[in-house]
Amino acid sequence: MKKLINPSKYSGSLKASPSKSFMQRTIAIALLADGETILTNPDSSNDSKSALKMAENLGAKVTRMEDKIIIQGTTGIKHNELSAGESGLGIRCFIPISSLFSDEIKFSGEGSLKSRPLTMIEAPLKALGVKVNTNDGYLPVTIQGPIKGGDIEVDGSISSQVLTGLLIALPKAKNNSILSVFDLQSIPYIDMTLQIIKDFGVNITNNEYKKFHIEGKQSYKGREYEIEGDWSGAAFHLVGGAISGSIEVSGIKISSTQADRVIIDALKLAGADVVCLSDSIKITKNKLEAFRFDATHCPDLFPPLSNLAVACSGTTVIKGISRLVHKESNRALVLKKVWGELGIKIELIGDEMHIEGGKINGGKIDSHNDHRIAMMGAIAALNTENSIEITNAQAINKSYPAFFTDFKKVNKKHKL
Ligand SMILES: O=C(O)C1=C[C@@H](OP(=O)(O)O)[C@@H](O)[C@H](O)C1
Ligand SMILES: C=C(OP(=O)(O)O)C(=O)O
Repeated sequence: MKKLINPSKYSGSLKASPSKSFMQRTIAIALLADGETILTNPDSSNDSKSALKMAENLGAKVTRMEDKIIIQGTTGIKHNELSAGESGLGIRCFIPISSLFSDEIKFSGEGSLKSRPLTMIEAPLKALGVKVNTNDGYLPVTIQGPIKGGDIEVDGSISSQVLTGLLIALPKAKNNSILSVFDLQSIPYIDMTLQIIKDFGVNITNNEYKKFHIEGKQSYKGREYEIEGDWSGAAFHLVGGAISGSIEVSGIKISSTQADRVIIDALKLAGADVVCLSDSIKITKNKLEAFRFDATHCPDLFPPLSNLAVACSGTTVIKGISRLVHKESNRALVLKKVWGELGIKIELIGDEMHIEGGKINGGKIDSHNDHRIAMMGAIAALNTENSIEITNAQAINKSYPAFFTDFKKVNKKHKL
């Protein structure tokens, strides 16, 4: 799919789309919970759809309605071949969860997920008594539980997602566990995991993200649960308001555990006019200056931060590019390439991205099948002389299928 986006201004208001990170975790917990879970404000992204399908195959009864999804916890596995679609969280979280069953289960995936590493799942699962076979650290993967619980080490240096899966699964294991975690990255994502686990009635003790004490044989209790609005998708619109016109986004919580809520800090550092109201955030364009920002623990913010940096005068420095290698694309290299094609200079120096602010004429951006690059392209077009054509724009369906519809709502001139 191609999208031609004309230069224009943001104005008006939007409700944030539901968070796929919240939705996938809640689906996994509802699968393991006693009784029924009712998810309101459900997310319909491809990643969340894949999580629902995996939960159904693992025995959850799923009833999809327009404004809610009802999930009845599993009473036994139905199908032992699962696909995580393109979702990194889906595969790295559902492998530990599926190892609670004693059946052999085979996992596959699609698109970029086939080339994203899964080496980090092998050591912890094997140490917990699970048989694991990978294709040299990649998909397809076969596992056979049951996971027993125990005291193990977990490497958090590439991704936090396996730890999320272990934290959700291990309270249901037979034995108690202690996870000693080293070099944990994307730390706020673990806060989100622990918050949702607690909201479903299970306790885990966290000692500074280095040791997690987990009692076995606990039960999650099904309940009604509202999926939070997504800071990661909203970040693009908030930056859109800061660089062109204004925007009000509702449905996102300032007190959220979501990593990407810190986009507000970056917007303030750059000089945008930011007003945080009780249930919405208002951003208005202002004079923008280059800023320094550490995105090590919120790596998904790099694409919208690059939009903001390009609109600033001076050179913005964003730290944490080592975290971008294993995303849907090698995002630091892709950002350098696509912005370079639009005449913007990016240098990758050590762990930092240096972005020179400047004017964009227009042109083409290929999403590289990465949803966040496609959304970045649309926001880039707000400030161009001529239009931008985005190719492979359908990539947005991975996290935010309504992105272009929402974009049009606050962008009156835009013709889709
Ligand atoms: O747990 C999650 O929901 C996620 C964790 C992060 O991944 P890493 O932990 O691999 O950095 C993030 O980049 C990803 O989009 C979603
Ligand atoms: C990297 C992402 O997700 P995941 O790792 O879950 O595929 C993302 O949404 O940008």
